[in-house]
Amino acid sequence: TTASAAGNPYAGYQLYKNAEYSSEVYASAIPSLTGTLLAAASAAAEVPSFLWLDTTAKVPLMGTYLQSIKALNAAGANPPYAGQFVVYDLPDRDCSAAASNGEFTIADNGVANYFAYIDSIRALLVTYSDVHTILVIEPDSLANLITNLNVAKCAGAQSAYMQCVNYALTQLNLPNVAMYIDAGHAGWLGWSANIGPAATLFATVYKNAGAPASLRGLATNVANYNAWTISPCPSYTSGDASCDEQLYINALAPLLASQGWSAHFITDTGRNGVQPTAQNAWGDWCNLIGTGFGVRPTTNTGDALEDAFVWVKPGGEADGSSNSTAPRYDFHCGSSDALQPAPQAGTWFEAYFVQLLTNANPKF
Ligand SMILES: O=[N+]([O-])c1ccc(O[C@@H]2O[C@H](CO)[C@@H](O[C@@H]3O[C@H](CO)[C@@H](O[C@@H]4O[C@H](CO)[C@@H](O)[C@H](O)[C@H]4O)[C@H](O)[C@H]3O)[C@H](O)[C@H]2O)cc1
Ligand SMILES: [Mg+2]
Repeated sequence: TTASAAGNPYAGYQLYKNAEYSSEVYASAIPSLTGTLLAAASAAAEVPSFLWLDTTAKVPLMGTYLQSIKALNAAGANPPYAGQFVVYDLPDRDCSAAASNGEFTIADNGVANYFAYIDSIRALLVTYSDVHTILVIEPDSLANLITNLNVAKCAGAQSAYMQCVNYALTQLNLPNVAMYIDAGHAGWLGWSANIGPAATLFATVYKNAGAPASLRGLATNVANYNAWTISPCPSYTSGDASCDEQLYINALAPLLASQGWSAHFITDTGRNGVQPTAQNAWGDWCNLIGTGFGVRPTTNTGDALEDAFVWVKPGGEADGSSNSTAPRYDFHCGSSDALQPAPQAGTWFEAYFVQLLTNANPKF
């Protein structure tokens, strides 16, 4: 069950649902819903999304999932199940924002702690070497090194990010694993000023890691809201030739190929069902109002570069608190296009889940 760069790691598998997400839906949403929304919520709970390993405390849960998948496959699941996880615990994480700052700091032994975190993930992937596993590596990390080195925290984190991402790519390069590094999104790195430097950084990361067989490509639009395809380009995208994710990956891929990386892509469609969006500005990323669940996970993408549409950000988990006196408050979460009041990043945001259900496209 190699998930190497040889082929689409999504082909021939069915995706294991994120049991933690569905338990959130059943515990927090289902009891308060009736009629069509109740039915929709029950359906949304079954759509496979990625489990975010956003603390070391979450890593054992990955083991539980891998064990369950192993059992289902041993019992004859056909096609066999695959697991999906996000590696997300860099020291000085989310360096240009406040909402998703993590448990490790560079100043407090963060790189060593991160290495131990990666080691614990590798151990599980070795234990469950027969379970096909797809990993998204460190959302927002490399993208911040392209556009935000003017932010002191990002400049200070640059070498640690490079060192830690390299460690993740080399240590998680295993026969049962396929990895996608995060590539931000069309509205972040698609700009003509950004896409060249982004391609160079991504190709450098690929080569620095020794062109790992498990490194299949890049993930785009993680925790964001962009269309896969949209025409005409919405006004908030003006100036960016890559106004949607398909244009972005088709602009990025040849730049990577010319630097020796024949990369493929996945795109997060978990919250992009409503287009154009209600963004005041394209950079508004926090708990955006008016969004809906998008296309369900599928390999039927219509583009040879695009392995799959996937749900990386579990819809209904917040992007950040709107309470300006709370820890990790980021002003984007107090924006007029951000749904409020919102809880801390990663915690259940019931009103947002109902918004996504109501606006789902395709409908449940
Ligand atoms: O007219 N022009 O030619 C021109 C050229 C360049 C322009 O500048 C570009 O403008 C873009 C905005 O349009 C900026 O993109 C935003 O950058 C933010 C980080 O700084 C991202 O925020 C992250 O979002 C993540 C979820 O996606 C969160 O998880 C994470 O916590 C959060 O930090 C936004 O998504 C992303 O949309 C670019 O940097 C900037 O370079 C502008 C005009
Ligand atoms: Mg975030």
